[in-house]
Amino acid sequence: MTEDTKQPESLKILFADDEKSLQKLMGLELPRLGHTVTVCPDGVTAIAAIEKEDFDCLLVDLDMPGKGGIDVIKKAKETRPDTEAIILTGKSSTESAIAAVEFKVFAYLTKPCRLMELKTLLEGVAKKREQDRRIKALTSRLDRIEGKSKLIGDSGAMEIVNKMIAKVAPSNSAVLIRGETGTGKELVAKAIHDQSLRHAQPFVAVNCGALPENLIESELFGHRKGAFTGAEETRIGLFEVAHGGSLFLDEIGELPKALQAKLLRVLETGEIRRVGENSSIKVDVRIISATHRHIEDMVQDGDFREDLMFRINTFEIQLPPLRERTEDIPLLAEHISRRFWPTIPMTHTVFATETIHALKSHSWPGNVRELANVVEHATILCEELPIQPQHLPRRFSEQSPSGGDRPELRAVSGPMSLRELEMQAIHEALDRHDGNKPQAAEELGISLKTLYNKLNQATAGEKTA
Ligand SMILES: Nc1ncnc2c1ncn2[C@@H]1O[C@H](COP(=O)(O)OP(=O)(O)OP(=O)(O)O)[C@@H](O)[C@H]1O
Repeated sequence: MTEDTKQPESLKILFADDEKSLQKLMGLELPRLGHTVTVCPDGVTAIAAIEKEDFDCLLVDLDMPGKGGIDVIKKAKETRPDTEAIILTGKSSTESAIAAVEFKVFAYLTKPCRLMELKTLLEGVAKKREQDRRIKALTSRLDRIEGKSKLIGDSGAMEIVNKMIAKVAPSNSAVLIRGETGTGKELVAKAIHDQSLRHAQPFVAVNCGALPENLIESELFGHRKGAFTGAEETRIGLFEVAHGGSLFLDEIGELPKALQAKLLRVLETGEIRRVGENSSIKVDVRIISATHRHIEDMVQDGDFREDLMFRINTFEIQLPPLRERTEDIPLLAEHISRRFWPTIPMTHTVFATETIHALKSHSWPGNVRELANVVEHATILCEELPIQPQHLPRRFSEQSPSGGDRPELRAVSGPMSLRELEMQAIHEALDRHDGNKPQAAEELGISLKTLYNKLNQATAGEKTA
């Protein structure tokens, strides 16, 4: 059955209204629309019904003797917050509008309501429930793929990081996370959010370096329809999406100067203004930022606003590079390998001792992200555990015996895959530019977005090497 021809989901509806004619009508018509219905003559009966069983959707009159529609909705949301509610009302009132916001009421219908209108609304409820379920399924899939925000590593350095996360998470303070590329800055940001009181609200991540300059403002603050060429619809920005939760501003050092001023204003007033809009909207968002740049130097050079630096940097967490905590490599490598092989029993040895030795001797300019790519490469090549050094990418067998550093491009003797050459060139460019991705991308002649994609993707070249 295609999306279009699919029957809408049958809903379990509670209908409560003191009008006898409506009770009779709904008792007949709602089952005809494919739903099951419990009809209640007043709010008290409706609350008693909710105490006995769960409903997908409430269809309640606002004014009923004894307990009104809002009491019924309140009761249902206490036990099952995902219950949808439609309010029936003689006339739209301030009371119903407030309830609509407070209890996230799906809609309110003004009496006398037309059956067609109700049918469409109930289809909307069914569709929303299906979308919510899909989002939940996707979120749990994503959690499985990415792992929760669990930071692996029991080195002294990571212990300090974990303690700092636990301390700062419950506050609302702005946090600045510093560290080289791939050290886990986003994971730390997510851990702060997950351990905060905002954990049930959205965590929204935006990479300030990967967005074209002309789009950042509308991406962050939204825009009004027609605000600029191409703005065909009014769109909310990421600040509004993150309302109640946390906004992670990755690579904040890449934010253009004009946007720095606008961001500062938002952080000071707690209000955003969509592009092309005259009025402001209040938002409640905790800011977590990250950078691999030395922001103080940028301030000195006039590239970053000092006032913004102080604003985003109430609390600072410095992430150590992987080469400074090589004792974490065995745990990390094993943890990452289980992302690809979730069924390996915990008792199995995944990496041979020599493989761990080779991994520990590497300098890891791409840090944990590079390690994840290497482990993925090995899990593809290895047919029988444990993973041996020959399952690692070629650059590991070509390392000089004395050191763990990557060989210079010119020094490589054996053949390398195009992908390996490409990754090596990327890492070397990043090294030369002190981890600065925009500069590395410029030197390599690729867009910043492409650079991010290449760093993030498990590569086809490595998979087939
Ligand atoms: N301590 C850790 N434990 C488990 N996984 C980690 C850890 N640190 C990093 N990772 C993994 O390494 C990868 C890169 O991490 P992340 O994206 O958080 O790094 P980043 O510092 O934000 O990188 P960039 O500066 O390039 O944005 C992710 O797959 C992440 O899950």
